[in-house]
Amino acid sequence: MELLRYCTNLPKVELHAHLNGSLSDATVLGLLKTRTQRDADPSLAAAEVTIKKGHQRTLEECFQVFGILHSLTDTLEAVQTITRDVIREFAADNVRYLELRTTPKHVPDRMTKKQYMDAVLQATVEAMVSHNIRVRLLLSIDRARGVEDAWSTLHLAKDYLNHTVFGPLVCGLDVSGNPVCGDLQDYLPVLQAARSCGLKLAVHLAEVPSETEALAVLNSGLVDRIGHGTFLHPASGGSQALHTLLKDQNIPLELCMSSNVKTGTVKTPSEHHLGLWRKENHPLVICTDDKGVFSTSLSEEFVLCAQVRPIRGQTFSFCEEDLHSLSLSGVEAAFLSPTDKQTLRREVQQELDALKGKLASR
Ligand SMILES: CNc1ncnc2c1ncn2[C@@H]1O[C@H](COP(=O)(O)O)[C@@H](O)[C@H]1O
Ligand SMILES: [Zn+2]
Repeated sequence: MELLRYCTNLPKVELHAHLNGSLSDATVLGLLKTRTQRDADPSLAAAEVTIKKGHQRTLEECFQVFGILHSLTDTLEAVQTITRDVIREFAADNVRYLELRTTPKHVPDRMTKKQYMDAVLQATVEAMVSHNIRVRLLLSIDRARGVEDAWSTLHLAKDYLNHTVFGPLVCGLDVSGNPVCGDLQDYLPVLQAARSCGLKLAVHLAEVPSETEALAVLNSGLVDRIGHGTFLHPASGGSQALHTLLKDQNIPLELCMSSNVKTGTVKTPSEHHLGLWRKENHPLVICTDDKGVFSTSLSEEFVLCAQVRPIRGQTFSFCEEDLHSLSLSGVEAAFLSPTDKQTLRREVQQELDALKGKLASR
């Protein structure tokens, strides 16, 4: 069986996907159409938001693209549409469990942060009824927006915990945003408060070199999962101290190969830190980050990782069993209760068993 088809058929778990970065071309075109009817703004019609295969766009340029996408999703109707579309697309890629993250937005005269999140959550409930997928939400703190904004996002997340319908869907907080803006150390009190009320924490860390900040965050002992962690391993620009802290706490890494290679923080797939951590059997999960902006899918990320040519003693070369364990490591790192995790593990394992042996003719 051809590798992409095999990876598409695998039941998968996606733990690192930003809602507005995950919009497909079809969704963006639909939004542009609505917007052109409303505003007749030709500059938006020319906006190219995806980075096709082989192309690059610096992180800085990516953040300009997020600005364009946000200007297209500034109504509650658009927010519901994108949530439904993104969940449907992940389900079509055989993602069985999705943790979607998004930054609650206040748009003057249009929506409050609560209305934005209500729209995302309502659309999520509806999409789960229509598709074979479980979804949980992380509220994102944008490190470029300051600590006040982060506190208000935490309060919003806390309020949801008592909500009968939406409460069970909100599982934690994400910290993301332009990594050269702000200092994560300033956000530690917010993260401490989040942990005390039972919210899980996924933090973008060392997406660019940032030793002091990464040391402080890892020393806090607050982080449940790390996004990217590109400059943590001593062989990829990190340090022994960072390595020790990560290993001691056994914190799973959310790895997003296309995102890192296309933004140039990692030069080539062969040099990706995935190989270094895999060699040490460190828990890791393959993720898309922004499947729309980086024109990828979780299945394509699996293929990319499986096809990497190893260098510097790194361990890539995935066999069928390795691909299965990638799906299962997603289950283990999920922010689910032990009972829900057990159910998901059983379901994913059953599907994997049914697929066994089919890669033989690859
Ligand atoms: C490429 N690497 C990245 N590094 C850091 N933050 C990123 C990111 N990719 C996306 N985001 C964060 O997610 C937001 C878009 O989705 P939402 O509006 O929240 O749904 C971006 O504005 C940024 O804050
Ligand atoms: Zn991310």
